[in-house]
Amino acid sequence: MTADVQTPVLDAASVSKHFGAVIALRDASLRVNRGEVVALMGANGAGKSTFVKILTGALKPDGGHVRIHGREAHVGSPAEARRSGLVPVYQEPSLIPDLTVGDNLRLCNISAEPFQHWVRELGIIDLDLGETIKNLPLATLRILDLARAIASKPDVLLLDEMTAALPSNLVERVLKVVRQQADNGCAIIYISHRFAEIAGICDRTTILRDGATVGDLAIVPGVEERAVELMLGAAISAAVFEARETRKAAEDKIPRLRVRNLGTGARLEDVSLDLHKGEVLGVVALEGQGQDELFDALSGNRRAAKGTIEVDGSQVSFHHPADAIALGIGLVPGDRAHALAMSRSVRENIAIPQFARFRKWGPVAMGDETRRVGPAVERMQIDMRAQGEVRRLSGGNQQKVTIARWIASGIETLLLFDPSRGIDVRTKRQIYDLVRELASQGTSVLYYTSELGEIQAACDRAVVIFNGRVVDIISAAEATEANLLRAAHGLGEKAAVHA
Ligand SMILES: Nc1ncnc2c1ncn2[C@@H]1O[C@H](COP(=O)(O)OP(=O)(O)OP(=O)(O)O)[C@@H](O)[C@H]1O
Repeated sequence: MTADVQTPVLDAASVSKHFGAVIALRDASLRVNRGEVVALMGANGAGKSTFVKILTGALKPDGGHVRIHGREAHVGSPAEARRSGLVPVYQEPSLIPDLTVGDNLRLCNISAEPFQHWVRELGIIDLDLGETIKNLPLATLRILDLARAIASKPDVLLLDEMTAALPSNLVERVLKVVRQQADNGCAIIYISHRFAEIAGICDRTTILRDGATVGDLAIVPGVEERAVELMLGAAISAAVFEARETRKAAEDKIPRLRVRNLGTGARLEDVSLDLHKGEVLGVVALEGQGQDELFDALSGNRRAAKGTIEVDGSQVSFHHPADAIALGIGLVPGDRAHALAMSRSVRENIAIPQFARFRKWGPVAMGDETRRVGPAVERMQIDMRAQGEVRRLSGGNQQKVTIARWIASGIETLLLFDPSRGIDVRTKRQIYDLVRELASQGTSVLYYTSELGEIQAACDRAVVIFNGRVVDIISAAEATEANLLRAAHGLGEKAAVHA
């Protein structure tokens, strides 16, 4: 897989960037050759996205050099970057929500034919170019962004957390296509927190810590521990690999949440499940099997067309998310852009649901708010250097805010939709520990994840949904990736199951 000695397609050295008092990059360097996939790794807030934005002209650096094909380059704008062959796919979709897919293509001069070819190659077969972007799920938008980037025939493709919002079947397709692109001569910079993917398709990894490049390693067996050591510093990394103790949640007669034959009319056909007090119930499904609709219905974001929801034995119906919140049910959605007030502070964002929840019972004392927000920030180790506005936080830190919000409000039922999306290895471990701790204190957690390995790390058991129905229930002990994948493809033994 390794490329010959040659002039790198892209060679960036000593790049620096600050935002006011925040130093995002101090001394970042990176080079990539034709035909190479280089993983850019680093903990949340290390500066990866800032680096990619500088390389693709979306941000201006304070210092450093960038050479493209050996020549000094000043990439002044995204359009200039594209002309030089550098094409990014950023963490958040960059399609205009109110326009159709076709209109978005026309805006950036991409022909429909190669785009549609790549959309199909990437695993989406039924895309309608007339569909409005805002009606499409996040996973589809990320695939469209990637297909658009590949269709423009880049020399360097920069992928920021490309697979983070994708279910496992689409991840497989993306990895295959990305590796093929490299084998055909494209140079690829691949930002990810997922070691398995990096081991599968990358040749090298460049590691950033606190805004500086601290290592460049070939991807060989056993490199993972060294990479974590470089990312986090030797002392912290040891804790990341500790196995968790499995605890069994008590199964009470009246579950915290009882769902029977729930359907929304679109994708979610007929789901029944019980979520007990102190239980972490995983949800596993391939793309578009009804999991988005299930979480929407349980959080009051979507009306159910059929079936029932009971909370602590009483039947409920949700007309608005506030109805669910008032009953102690909080959602961490997959798309954090929808969950956060981007121009508000971290503190305000964390305090928002408390006001929504307690408003009915009277005013909230500000002292109470401060007392709850502080520990939640600390518990999630949120990087508060850029606390003025949430939009200024790194992607991983934004995700932590969406979780911290519910910790602060002491919610009884937590609906987590892919909570570790874009989260670094240390924080992932913190999330699993946190989920276990909340469960041991009686919180019930419904946990959808696109990373199948997380089921054993965090859950007591998992329901597998296929074609809008529960097709299997698998205990944590049995929930190997192979078993989960088999069931998620509808290859389990049970046809329809009540969890
Ligand atoms: N526009 C901005 N204003 C102020 N600070 C910013 C801005 N953009 C980024 N930062 C800060 O720069 C640092 C690096 O952020 P960056 O998004 O590059 O990290 P990252 O490595 O991509 O993290 P993650 O894995 O969480 O996405 C963080 O402390 C972040 O809060």
